[in-house]
Amino acid sequence: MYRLISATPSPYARKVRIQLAEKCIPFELITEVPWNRDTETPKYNPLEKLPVLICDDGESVYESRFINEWVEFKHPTPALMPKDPDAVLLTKRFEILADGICDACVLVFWERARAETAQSREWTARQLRKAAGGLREISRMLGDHEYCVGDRLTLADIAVGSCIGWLNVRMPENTWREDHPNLAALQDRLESRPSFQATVPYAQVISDPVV
Ligand SMILES: N[C@@H](CCC(=O)N[C@@H](CS(=O)(=O)O)C(=O)NCC(=O)O)C(=O)O
Repeated sequence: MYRLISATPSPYARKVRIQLAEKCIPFELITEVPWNRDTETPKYNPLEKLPVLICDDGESVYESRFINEWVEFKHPTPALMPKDPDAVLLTKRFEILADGICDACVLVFWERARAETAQSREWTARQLRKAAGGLREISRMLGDHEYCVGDRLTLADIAVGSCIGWLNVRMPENTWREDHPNLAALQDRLESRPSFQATVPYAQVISDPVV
């Protein structure tokens, strides 16, 4: 059985958890705090980041977009990546934007973890500008469609849903729901799916110093 190293708030890990659930692939969830000294993550990923999917033969797969692609190759049904090349490229564009928003907001999270006097307002503003720009572009691309790509759930919806669901946890002050009603409607549809209901993110306790 697969094992998945995950963390309770992780939007990246949630993408894999949702994908495995949508495909009814059983796995053992290993919940970690990758910054704590007792983390197992570095044993399976030299980059020391989760999620990591660990196979029965010991092979470890890391980097969430790669894990998603790997799972699509190994377990193609139900397909969460379209067949049409242009639709595949559009799906990947949504994934890149969603992950990029998370990346920028993770940097803000850690900047805010520093002493007030050590925080850079310019750096934080730059990351928030990237997140706002990414959300604006995702909203523009989604328009009034039911799904991000085509007429069914894909990895694009899973990436966007995991990203904006994480914003609720890590940046509750973010006004993305008011700014982008079409994203709010997409999120409400996605969060009604059992795969999303089973993977709602929540904050973790980081006991060891990080910054
Ligand atoms: N690009 C990576 C990002 C993964 C990532 O940043 N994971 C965090 C945990 S979380 O932010 O997803 O909760 C991590 O392991 N960080 C540890 C570290 O950066 O050393 C992916 O998509 O898998």
